[in-house]
Amino acid sequence: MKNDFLKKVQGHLIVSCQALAGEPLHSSFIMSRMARAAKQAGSVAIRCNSIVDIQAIQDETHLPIIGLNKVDYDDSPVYITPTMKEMRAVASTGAEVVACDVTGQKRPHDEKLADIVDQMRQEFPDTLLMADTATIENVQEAEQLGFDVIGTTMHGYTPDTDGMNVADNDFQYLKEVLAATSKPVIAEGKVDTPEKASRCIELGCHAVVVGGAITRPLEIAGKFIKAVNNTVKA
Ligand SMILES: CC(=O)N[C@H](C=O)[C@@H](O)[C@H](O)[C@H](O)COP(=O)(O)O
Repeated sequence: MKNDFLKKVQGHLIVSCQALAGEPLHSSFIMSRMARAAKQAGSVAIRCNSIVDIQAIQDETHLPIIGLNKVDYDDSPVYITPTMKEMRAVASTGAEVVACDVTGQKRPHDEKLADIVDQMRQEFPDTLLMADTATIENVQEAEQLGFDVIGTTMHGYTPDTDGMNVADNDFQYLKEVLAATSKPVIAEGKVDTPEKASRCIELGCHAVVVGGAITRPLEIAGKFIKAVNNTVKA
């Protein structure tokens, strides 16, 4: 039986707490405190990257987790939980959901997504699988492969969708995703204001993930600095 993550997050905000190596807040301790702040504010779940961050955030918050493991391989552009090895490691933390790339691009070692899904179902039958998609074709593939939840995470981050934004034209792309699938949709990627997050729920998303606009101070401060520096004094 699958876990009750979907019931817990329905209609709610999920905060993504991530800082890669090279980012100012790269630290499992700091991410666990970010997650504590998110929980205090009312976040019902946390999305996070890497085994150590997942464990630190579980210990700190006891909230349901969408876990992923970003790893770069030389032979593939896919980096969000790209192979069975990372899928297994994330699921082994007890994360309720494992998220992985579903962009139709070649995976490392030519692993096939269908094989990964089959293997995950055998080894972790109560773990949900979230598809981080970029296009409607990806959404259809995810549904066909039996993913439990569809994310818009990669829209704007693949060669086909470079520069696109899920919020453009009052979330036109998100509306198309919702029309293309009967699976629960989690809006994710560049949702950077409370109004946009609210609109995702209004349009019919199951939940919405917000990351950088809450947990990446470099990004947040940069917006303020740019606005102030571009201001001409009256
Ligand atoms: C494309 C990619 O690698 N996205 C990652 C996926 O987990 C994260 O870096 C994002 O922060 C996350 O998707 C939330 O999005 P935003 O930070 O824009 O609210």
